[in-house]
Amino acid sequence: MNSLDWKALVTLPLKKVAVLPYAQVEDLPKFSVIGVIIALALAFNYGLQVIIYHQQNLSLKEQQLPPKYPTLIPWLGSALPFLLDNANFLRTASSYAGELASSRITVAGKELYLFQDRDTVRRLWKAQSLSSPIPFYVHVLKHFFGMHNRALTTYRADNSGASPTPNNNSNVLEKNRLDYLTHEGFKRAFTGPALAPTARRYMKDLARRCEDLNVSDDWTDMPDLVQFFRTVHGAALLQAVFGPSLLKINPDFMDDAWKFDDSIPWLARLVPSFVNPEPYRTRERLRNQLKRWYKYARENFSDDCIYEDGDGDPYWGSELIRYQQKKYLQADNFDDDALASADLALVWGTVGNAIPTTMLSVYHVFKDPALLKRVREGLEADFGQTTLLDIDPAELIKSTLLSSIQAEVLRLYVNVCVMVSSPHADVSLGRWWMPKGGTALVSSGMTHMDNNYWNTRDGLYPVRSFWADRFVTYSHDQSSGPVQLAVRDKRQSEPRGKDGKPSFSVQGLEASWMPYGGGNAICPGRFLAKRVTLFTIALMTREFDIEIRPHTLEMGSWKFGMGVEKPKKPIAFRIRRRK
Ligand code: HEM
Repeated sequence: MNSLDWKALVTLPLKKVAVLPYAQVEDLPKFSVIGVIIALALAFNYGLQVIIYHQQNLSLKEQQLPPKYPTLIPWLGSALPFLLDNANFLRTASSYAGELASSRITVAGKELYLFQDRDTVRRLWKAQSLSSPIPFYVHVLKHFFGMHNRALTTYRADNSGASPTPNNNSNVLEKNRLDYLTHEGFKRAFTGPALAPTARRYMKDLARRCEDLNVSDDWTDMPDLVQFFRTVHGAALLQAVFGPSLLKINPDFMDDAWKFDDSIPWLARLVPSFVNPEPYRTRERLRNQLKRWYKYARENFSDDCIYEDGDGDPYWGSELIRYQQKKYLQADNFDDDALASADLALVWGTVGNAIPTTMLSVYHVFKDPALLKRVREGLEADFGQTTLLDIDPAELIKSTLLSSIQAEVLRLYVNVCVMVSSPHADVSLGRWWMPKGGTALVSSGMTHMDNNYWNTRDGLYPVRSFWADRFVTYSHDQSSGPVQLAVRDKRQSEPRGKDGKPSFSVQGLEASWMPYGGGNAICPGRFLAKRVTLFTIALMTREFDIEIRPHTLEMGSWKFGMGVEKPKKPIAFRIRRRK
């Protein structure tokens, strides 16, 4: 096209445009003119999208695609705010007229459904056709945990689903059904017969580590509660799943695991190693330590080392790890290198959220002397002089007050974005639907802070504050319980404590309280997490006095919806053994 043609096509119509009344369009360089045209086209397109967005939100028709969230730049869509200001962006894109809502966003050419309104989320968790978003798993295994491409091709090819019976049309070999094999292992380990022995191993090891602490009945100053829990409680939990050998032959493993946890936001943002090499170095160190451990465990393990509990052993640590060694290494393209990435993911899943939420539960108990007194008196009433290790975790988790404290900490601090997809069928969600192949994201952080939902005792305990009793229901007090009276689900029966005692329940809150995600892919470690937190509160309050030094707790905001944020500043405290 020559320059004359350009003028004919581009500049002449622009002369009539009112926004440039005084501009001599011919005088402008060609690129400016093209720029103006593009800007106007984008602005027009944006305006149109805004109108349609409002129309769709106000429409009462059922079974619609969720409204498309307006964006200025077509392919890029909301990529920049999504990556750079994730929490705020999600909050804006999934609310409408002050209420949680659902929408559709575009991020670098990929369409994502954001489901946040309670009715839709409730239906979403029940949808049977939803399955693991394999492309998302592949992304995470590659970019967070460094799995090599050969093993990822086996993952990508797995269209057989997570159920024991493979999906119709799938001809993936049994040994390559990674989705199913992975979930089956987790289910057995954390929700089946291995739950009790794993919880017991945590209790025993934590008690031993606390016994060994260099703390007397005189006060000892400590610089940071986070660091204290990471070192002592983190190691106990890791050891409950992975056994003592991993830490014995790799004394820096725990430290590196927490450095890795701090690095996750960099990896999530795909910041390359030449910009920030440290996350990649830490990850490599951890993967190498895992491979060294495999070698050691293979040389030393035999079946007769398995503990009496039928699950643990001193080398591999648990049936889950022995199972993964067998199953993963049979799959095509898997080797120790790939396995080390899968195990790193499990290390992170095991301690990454359970330890910070346990620390925060203990923190809130010790910070409030009246609450500490109630916790100690409650434990005394329930277990009297029973020694700590004789406490049955299945009984401990029935404690209403302790359960409420943990649930409230999870509500207040856990911010996770859960991904689900439906590769084989459309999903009907009442007002909205998600077409086959769609991927959806649900964020816990937003529903956890919904001012219109949680009971605040008329503003006395705002949603952004910790209230130990938020999840406690007193049968004689209509205004108690986690949910505001006006929005309670009338079909849901109120939890009732025995003999008029207060009670705890999260039944009916699935679409609002979701620290563990929901539906088929809900966190398999949630039962273990509750045992870990409640036992730790029991141990710390029985054995120690802790005084938190005056400070203001401020959490970071960098973790990108991947769990609990780290406090911005160290939490100094002093500790002594109780006489
Ligand atoms: C307070 C503590 C915890 C929180 C808030 C938490 C949260 C979550 C969330 C949100 C997911 C993703 C669910 C989804 O994609 O729908 C998840 C997955 C997972 N969690 Fe947890 N978790 C916790 C503790 C644990 C513990 C203690 C373990 C293991 C001992 C564990 C093991 C896992 C595993 C293996 C997965 C992956 C499951 C899968 O791929 O299907 N979690 N967790």
